[in-house]
Amino acid sequence: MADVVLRNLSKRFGDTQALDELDLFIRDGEFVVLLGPTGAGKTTTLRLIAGLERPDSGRIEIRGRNVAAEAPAGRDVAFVFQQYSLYPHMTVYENLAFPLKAPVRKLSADEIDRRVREVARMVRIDHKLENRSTRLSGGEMQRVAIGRALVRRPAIYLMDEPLSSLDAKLRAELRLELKRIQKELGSTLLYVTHDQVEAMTMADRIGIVAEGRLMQLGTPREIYGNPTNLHVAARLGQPHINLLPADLLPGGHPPSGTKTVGARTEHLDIVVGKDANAEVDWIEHLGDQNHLHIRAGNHKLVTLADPYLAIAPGDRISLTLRDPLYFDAAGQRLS
Ligand SMILES: Nc1ncnc2c1ncn2[C@@H]1O[C@H](COP(=O)(O)OP(=O)(O)OP(=O)(O)O)[C@@H](O)[C@H]1O
Repeated sequence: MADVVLRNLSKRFGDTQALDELDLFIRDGEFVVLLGPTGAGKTTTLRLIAGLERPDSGRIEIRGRNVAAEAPAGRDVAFVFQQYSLYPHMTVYENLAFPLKAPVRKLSADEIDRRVREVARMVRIDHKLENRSTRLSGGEMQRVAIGRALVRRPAIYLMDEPLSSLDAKLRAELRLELKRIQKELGSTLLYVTHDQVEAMTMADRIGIVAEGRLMQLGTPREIYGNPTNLHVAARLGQPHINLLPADLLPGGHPPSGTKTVGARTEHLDIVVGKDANAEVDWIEHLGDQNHLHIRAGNHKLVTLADPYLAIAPGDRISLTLRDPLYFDAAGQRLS
């Protein structure tokens, strides 16, 4: 495992500037998740590190050495794609063993067997080692794909939405397992996802990418609680952060220059029926919690509410801010 550093990395495809001087520092043993809208440059970042694309400029340092001009095989990375990409004619065992059989690795048959069985146990596929890979469910195939990367001990694992093709339950299970395995092995891992729950729960640090640049890199708590701009604030939080004009609701202390107030559920106090300044439009029942859709003046807000809160569509409520986030006209965060 190793530190991986990207410096001023740029890549253009025709008219599209996919990466624009992107900088990123992944520490040895760290799990970094890249989060960003579609087309932001996340997959391109992984492909450049893997050597599947060449950068136009910039450095890719693995263990302190610039590998930007090297062939993929020389880089010591393992890549897991969104779709399984297993060898269909091989069994699970053979798929897992394949990356270890390259002559340059010089591993004995016993060592290969030991590693395959160990990883198969980790990804919970050890009961299907003799099955053909086409005779597996989608979740099992993806476990094998992840296992096939894990049998090696590369400098860094690169994973591009490896869980996105799975159903919600399996995704939640594998999310936990992958995090556990990464901790156990002390692996360095760069992981791309659209799923903010995956990002929040698995990452040591989250990198928010937009328009080919890294906007902010920080722990999930920092990115959620202390976003540097509106774009970052809008990437995390369910329901989405409410973006409101500075003078819409009482209770805040907007610093001078405030254009927009960012209010998440924890920034909104609701009192039913007293000094009303807003109205409940409708309520989405999610089981363990409710989404309240609220109208205040000409603005719509969404916030979470306790399912036991006695409230109904049409109720008038008082809505007050509590320590929200403030942004200037350019979308930059004000303290
Ligand atoms: N081989 C290519 N040829 C042309 N354009 C490309 C190529 N690969 C990527 N792009 C463009 O570069 C930009 C960044 O793409 P990239 O796949 O890195 O985004 P992403 O953040 O991974 O998006 P998504 O979340 O949709 O996977 C996009 O505008 C994309 O259309």
